[in-house]
Amino acid sequence: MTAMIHEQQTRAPAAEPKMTARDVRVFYGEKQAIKDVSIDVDMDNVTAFIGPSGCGKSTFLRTLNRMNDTVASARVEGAITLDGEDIYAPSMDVVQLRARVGMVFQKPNPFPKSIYENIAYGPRIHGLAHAKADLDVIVEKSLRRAGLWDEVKDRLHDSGTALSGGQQQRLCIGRAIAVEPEVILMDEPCSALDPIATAKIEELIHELRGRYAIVIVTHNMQQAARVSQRTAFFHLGELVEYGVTSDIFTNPKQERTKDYITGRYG
Ligand SMILES: Nc1ncnc2c1ncn2[C@@H]1O[C@H](COP(=O)(O)OP(=O)(O)OP(=O)(O)O)[C@@H](O)[C@H]1O
Repeated sequence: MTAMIHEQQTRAPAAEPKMTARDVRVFYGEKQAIKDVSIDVDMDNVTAFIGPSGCGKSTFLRTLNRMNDTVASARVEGAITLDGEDIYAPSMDVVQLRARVGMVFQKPNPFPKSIYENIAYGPRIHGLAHAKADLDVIVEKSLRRAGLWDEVKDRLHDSGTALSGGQQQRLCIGRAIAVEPEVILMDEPCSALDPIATAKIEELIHELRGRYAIVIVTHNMQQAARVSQRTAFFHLGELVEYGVTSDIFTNPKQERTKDYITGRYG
């Protein structure tokens, strides 16, 4: 019975999963930050991770492209697949994985290089382009897809770091897109941006939906409601409830979810 409830709680309804996590546990040294989390994410729906500060949203997000490998004390248990393939298998090429499962961080972090180079760097090292003309095509396509082309097409050789914060974040999204990812992970991508830049990123997320599986961590419930079709509520390292975003916000099944979305704690 518990297993059945758990399944209902964590299965995204009626869509083929792109990534699956089963009984994922994450430890920092002795401290357990994630407790037996199982969840599916798919291409058709943007998935939002919400929950109070320190509940493990970022930690869990980082398990999806093995970003926690870079933290010496972190240990991940359980199973995570991408198209059915175990991403923690010893044979998995982590550099390749992080191209397939791209990541956008809280603070825009363009390379201290030109706008063009920010986009061209990844495709070049991944061997996606051999001639300059191919790279030019990828740069334009990626910047268009990131909603930035019109603003930067006349200054592609200016530094990426000279752009506004919102433009820098769209550049980082373009950089992730350039290496043809299947999944894009976003860790509070708007928290350093003003409302107008935030609205542009949210619009962009709508446009990218369906082409990539998108997972976004946000501490902003209105943002989760605006951009996602699936919401996962985390609390104290547990996935408390996962479902259709409008259900989570209007008809949560778990008491803890209800308390959080009504602002009783957070
Ligand atoms: N590198 C680390 N080393 C040790 N503990 C960590 C590390 N990163 C996170 N933690 C701990 O793991 C728990 C989950 O943190 P995490 O950052 O994943 O939560 P979060 O929900 O994303 O929080 P926030 O909304 O504040 O970013 C916290 O108790 C945090 O202190």
